[in-house]
Amino acid sequence: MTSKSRWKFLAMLALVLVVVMVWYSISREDRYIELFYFPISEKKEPCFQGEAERQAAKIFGNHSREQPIFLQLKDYFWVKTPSAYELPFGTKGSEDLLLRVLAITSYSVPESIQSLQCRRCVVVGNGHRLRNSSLGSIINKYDVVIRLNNAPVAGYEGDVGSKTTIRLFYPESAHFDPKIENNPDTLLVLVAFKAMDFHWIETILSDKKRVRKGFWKQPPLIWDVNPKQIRILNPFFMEIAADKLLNLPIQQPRKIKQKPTTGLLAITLALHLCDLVHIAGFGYPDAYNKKQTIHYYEQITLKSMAGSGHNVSQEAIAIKRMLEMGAVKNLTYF
Ligand SMILES: CC(=O)N[C@H]1[C@H]([C@H](O)[C@H](O)CO)O[C@](OP(=O)(O)OC[C@H]2O[C@@H](n3ccc(N)nc3=O)[C@H](O)[C@@H]2O)(C(=O)O)C[C@@H]1O
Ligand SMILES: CC(=O)N[C@@H]1[C@@H](O)[C@H](O[C@@H]2O[C@H](CO)[C@H](O)[C@H](O)[C@H]2O)[C@@H](CO)O[C@H]1O
Repeated sequence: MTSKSRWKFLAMLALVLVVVMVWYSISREDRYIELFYFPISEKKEPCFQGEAERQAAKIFGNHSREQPIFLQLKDYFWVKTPSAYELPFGTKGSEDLLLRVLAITSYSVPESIQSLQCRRCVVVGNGHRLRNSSLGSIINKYDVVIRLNNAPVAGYEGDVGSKTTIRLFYPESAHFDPKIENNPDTLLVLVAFKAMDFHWIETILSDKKRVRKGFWKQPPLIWDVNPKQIRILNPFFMEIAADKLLNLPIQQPRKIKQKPTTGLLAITLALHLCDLVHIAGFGYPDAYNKKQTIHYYEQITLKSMAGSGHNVSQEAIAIKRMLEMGAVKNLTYF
């Protein structure tokens, strides 16, 4: 081999090596991103007051910060706030039932959150990516830990932590034993999708005759909670999550009911309540991945979500956009 062709051969070899390295790093993209997004575990992330508000204004508009997080009796009893939309995007048509619920529940944001100079929040999605993540102690360090539905903590503390400041739920997603999966001061925030959801919470809290019909899955008939822990989420957040993040029509024909997932709703809420918003446990498998289990706590697949009215690929785009603009940061990979 002449020295010229030897150099050519070496250059080719180097090129092949580079191509292989690039391919390897792309094929292991999840790991790369995981490292990229992982926080420094020992230090608390610096928190800048008003940062999430600035980011939220870019996505949802400035005015959205004026909205109360929880519905208040005075807005329905004295003022009679009109709502343009029906549940789950507004309260139109459900005012009477709502009024009865607001009369027996509170709306305040607890002093422990109000008094914070800077609110560090983490929204814990129910995704399988939390399994074996060892993120528990990191999650517990946030001022506000938001959880969803009946996602358990008991037995999963190492991966998901044990602190729950806020839990969003609806009757069909309420854990049958709320005491074991929450802390005594956890705010249990009802996300109402239909008038019956208000009726359910009223019958539970006032110990009235339970109604079994009108739910797509039997909710608890006995639910051991302190009424002081209950809040009603302002449906405004559902409206803007649908409109600004997913571009969904807010007034839909009765049969097609497309809506954001509770997790996307929780991120929307966090961007309004907090100064710093991190997320963990978000992200679904690809549609062709029919065997991959979706939760960190049970063996079910994407098939279980057929007929749910969610567009998970559209939601992934919305979450990626928020990650890219720095509105939220991810503790797991995405
Ligand atoms: C059968 C069914 O209706 N499943 C729905 C379940 C179910 O009702 C509850 O778990 C209660 O059993 O609830 C949902 O969601 P689910 O309770 O599964 O998860 C809560 C939120 O975590 C995010 N998530 C979850 C799994 C995953 N692999 N990636 C994720 O990003 C999502 O943002 C999700 O919202 C819901 O309320 O949104 C959406 C699901 O469609
Ligand atoms: C009209 C009606 O009740 N539709 C039900 C959907 O609301 C429900 O979706 C579920 O509705 C919930 C609200 O009640 C949440 O949005 C949840 O994310 C979503 O999956 C599916 C579940 O399989 O069953 C249909 O019959």
